[in-house]
Amino acid sequence: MGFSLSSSWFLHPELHHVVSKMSFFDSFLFYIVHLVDKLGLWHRFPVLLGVAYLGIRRHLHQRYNLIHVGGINGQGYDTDEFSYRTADGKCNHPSDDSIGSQGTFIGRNMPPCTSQYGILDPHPSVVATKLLARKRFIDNGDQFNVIACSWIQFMIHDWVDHLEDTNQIELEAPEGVASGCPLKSFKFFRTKKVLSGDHHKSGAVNTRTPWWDGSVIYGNDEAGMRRVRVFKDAKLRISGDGLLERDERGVPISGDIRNSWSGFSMLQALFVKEHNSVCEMLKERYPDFDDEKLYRTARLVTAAVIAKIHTIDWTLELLKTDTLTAGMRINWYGFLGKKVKDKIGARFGPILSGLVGLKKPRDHGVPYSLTEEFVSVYRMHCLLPDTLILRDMRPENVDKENPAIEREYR
Ligand code: HEM
Repeated sequence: MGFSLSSSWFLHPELHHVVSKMSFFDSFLFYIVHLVDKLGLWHRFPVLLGVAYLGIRRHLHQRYNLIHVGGINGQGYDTDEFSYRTADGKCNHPSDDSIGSQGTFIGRNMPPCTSQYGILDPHPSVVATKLLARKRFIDNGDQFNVIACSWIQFMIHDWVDHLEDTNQIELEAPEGVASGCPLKSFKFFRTKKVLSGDHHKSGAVNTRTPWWDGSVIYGNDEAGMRRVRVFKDAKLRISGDGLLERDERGVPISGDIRNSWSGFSMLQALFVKEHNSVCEMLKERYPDFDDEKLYRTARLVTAAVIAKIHTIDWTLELLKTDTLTAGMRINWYGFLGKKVKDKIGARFGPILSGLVGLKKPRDHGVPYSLTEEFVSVYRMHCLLPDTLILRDMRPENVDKENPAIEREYR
């Protein structure tokens, strides 16, 4: 259907079949963005042109790069009954109760690789050494410090984790790759292949709820939710020193505690406190709300605060350009801007009033899930510094200019 500029210097051969499926107009748009990408230009565009470029990318992405994996096996339900975040993410999409729940398939933006070398092309050691390895830690703390690194892990643990097989496997790194690394082999659990019952044959499932529902502090299922709740005044468990409570084995008690460390745990404690103070505020205003109603309302508020911080604070720091600032604010408030949205709400659809607060989900004909590619780009382990320095910040000890170092973790 689409028109073709087939020379391979311009278009990688693997992209030909993608373009050939596009409408004439869309393939024209594709060639424009592809040219801009080849020239490395978009971030130098004036803001409006840059926003138009991002808009075209999003249009193509929504039309050609949302690939559902697995069937839709849920049922309809009474949406009025479930106007809150459920423990396992069920009943949060009006057309089907299972969409976005724990244990659903992770989608895709591209079909699985068709190369005869499978995941060995490009070879993982090339990816590890050329793409992912950090040659030198560049401290750009003014823009993007270790708290920002903790934040993105905090978000990942709200959204997505591949279910793993129980057999541990060990990979020995080739000599050239392992030479600079104290570990000569890597042990890990392989992603579990689950039969998908569709033309993909198999896929991976998400052990977390992919909704932006604060499951990182609230848990991903009924048991997780019960573990963190006090069941009085809708509060979540937090210890007297303002940090997370720990169980008898010393393991922190929170919604998701996998790969925990101080930066991540600190954000969990902070948002438990946020939830608890929202509960207090709501209880004062609505004294007849019971524990359950208070909990549900406070969770909606806290999850929305988390989503807002990520969209129009964190992401703007990460991708610090005027075009990104405009793009992310348009996502949230629409072209009409914050003042108009604050006054009249999300009345004029996603472009004018932003994506937040729409009456119906816009999932472009594909049931909502996060995707394999989304997870890959968020494997931002190289944001972690080699050494974490803990300083003594107790008021009586603080040397404000240079607080004493308590411990260093390597
Ligand atoms: C001390 C901190 C961290 C530790 C110990 C840690 C450890 C791990 C481990 C063991 C896995 C699973 C093994 C694997 O699939 O490779 C994993 C997966 C992952 N980590 Fe981290 N990580 C940390 C920080 C971060 C940070 C800062 C990010 C930034 C976004 C991040 C993003 C991810 C992602 C996206 C995955 C894949 C999840 C999936 O399989 O669906 N991690 N991490």
